[in-house]
Amino acid sequence: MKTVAVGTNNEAKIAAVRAVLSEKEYRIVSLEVPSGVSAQPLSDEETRLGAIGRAKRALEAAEADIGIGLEGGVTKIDGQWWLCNWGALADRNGVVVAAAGARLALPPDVGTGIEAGRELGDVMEAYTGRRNVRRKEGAVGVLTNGRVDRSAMFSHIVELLAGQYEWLCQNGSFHV
Ligand SMILES: O=P(O)(O)OP(=O)(O)OP(=O)(O)OC[C@H]1O[C@@H](n2cnc3c(O)ncnc32)[C@H](O)[C@@H]1O
Repeated sequence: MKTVAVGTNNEAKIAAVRAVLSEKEYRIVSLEVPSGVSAQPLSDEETRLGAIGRAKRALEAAEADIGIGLEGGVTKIDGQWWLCNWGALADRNGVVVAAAGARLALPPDVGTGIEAGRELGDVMEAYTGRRNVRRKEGAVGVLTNGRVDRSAMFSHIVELLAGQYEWLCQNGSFHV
């Protein structure tokens, strides 16, 4: 049985991996690892790098067969802040795949908090009056009126990673 290490202790991210990868096939462990980027990634590029950093560090730290990193960030498009989400999967042969998930426009008040240097999780707590948004529904859950929570959003990314990885294992690999 292969061991999959998820580089976080955030329940919403761990639940996303558990929803996609069967525990009959994989032993899933989680551990907090540094992303190697800032606590609040401020671009798609930085968020993607954070996901890759977490995947590689989780792989190494847990001596796993596969490492998965999931990273939330924000990115500015045409002067407006958007939520962005990335994931990466790394294996012991040096294969790395990455995928992006949902992007959503953030309300102007939330963008103002980001501009002031605050982390999105803290801004969302103040904005909603709810606690632990980052570990529960996420900004995506709040802004989609509960239709797509953070775990469901990340599970789509994990499906993209697992599917790409399977395809590459069958058809030859390339690196991101
Ligand atoms: O425990 P880890 O895995 O670090 O999870 P995190 O939610 O704290 O950290 P991320 O690196 O995924 O996100 C970077 C920052 O952006 C915030 N963030 C990202 N996506 C979010 C979302 O959908 N809802 C609330 N906060 C979010 C998060 O709280 C962090 O402050």
